[in-house]
Amino acid sequence: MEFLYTYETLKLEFPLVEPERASFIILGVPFDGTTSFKAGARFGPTLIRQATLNLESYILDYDVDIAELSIADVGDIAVVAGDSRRTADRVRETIEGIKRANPGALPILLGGEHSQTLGAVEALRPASYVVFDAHLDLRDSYEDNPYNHACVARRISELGVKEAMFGIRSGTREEVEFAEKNGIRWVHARDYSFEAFVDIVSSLPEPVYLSVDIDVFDLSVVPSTGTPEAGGLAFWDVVEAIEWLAKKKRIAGFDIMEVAGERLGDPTALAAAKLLFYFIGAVAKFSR
Ligand SMILES: N=C(N)NCCCCNCCCN
Ligand SMILES: [Mn+2]
Ligand SMILES: [Mn+2]
Repeated sequence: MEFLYTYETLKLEFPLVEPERASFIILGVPFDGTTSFKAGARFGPTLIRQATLNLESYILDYDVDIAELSIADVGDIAVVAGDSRRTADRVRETIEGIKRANPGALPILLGGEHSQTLGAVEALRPASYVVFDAHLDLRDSYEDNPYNHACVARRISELGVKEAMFGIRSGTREEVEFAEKNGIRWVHARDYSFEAFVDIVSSLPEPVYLSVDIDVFDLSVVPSTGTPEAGGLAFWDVVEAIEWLAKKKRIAGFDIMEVAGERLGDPTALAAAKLLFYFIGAVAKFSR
């Protein structure tokens, strides 16, 4: 299956299937044109794929070997340099094409900066958006661009999608007021608990799009990301939430965003690769 805007990249190590037959379809978007502090997320998709080469495909605590699952990788989006909206259009068109060819597939987007999640949500039209992030991402515009990575949750809210955010520890007063006014639930990182997550997400309509901005983890775990913040969540906090979602909600799509880095084996990419394997394994093991 060919798409207008994708090109072949480094592949995952284990056998992959054709996208038409896959349960999970991976797509990278190497775009970091609006990152505001540290660039490098353009290398995220390749760094994450490289980091998977370090990992066992067998997930011990699930007794699931993801090498035995039906996974496709359609490569990376050919980005429009400096244009986050047009690149997100390409993400949208590619995921729409994936769903036309294989309606049952679960698309997984590897970023690249968070602005590109908008393209995936526009394509999949979930009822709810659940995001783990250090940042509210509810700015109406940032650095004169309404499609800046700091605005993605605002644009998604404007689509009428219900939103819930966890691990938050950065934002502006205007963003907090917007969230309050628009019924957007968010939990500060210092108040996060699995119980708080379940309490909020239980009532969200399905299907759910799950987005993980890698900066939700503490900067000691993920130093290579565009806007790192101290005081983040632990890796297993997010895995536990993913397992609950896989058991209780239909998941429309998933992404891991804002992974930057310069070198093979970057800790941020390693954390992202492990999370990718746990997501795929949890859906395979627990989903209804
Ligand atoms: N969603 C995000 N990653 N937001 C980051 C926005 C920019 C925060 N720096 C503001 C610095 C002011 N001195
Ligand atoms: Mn963030
Ligand atoms: Mn974000």
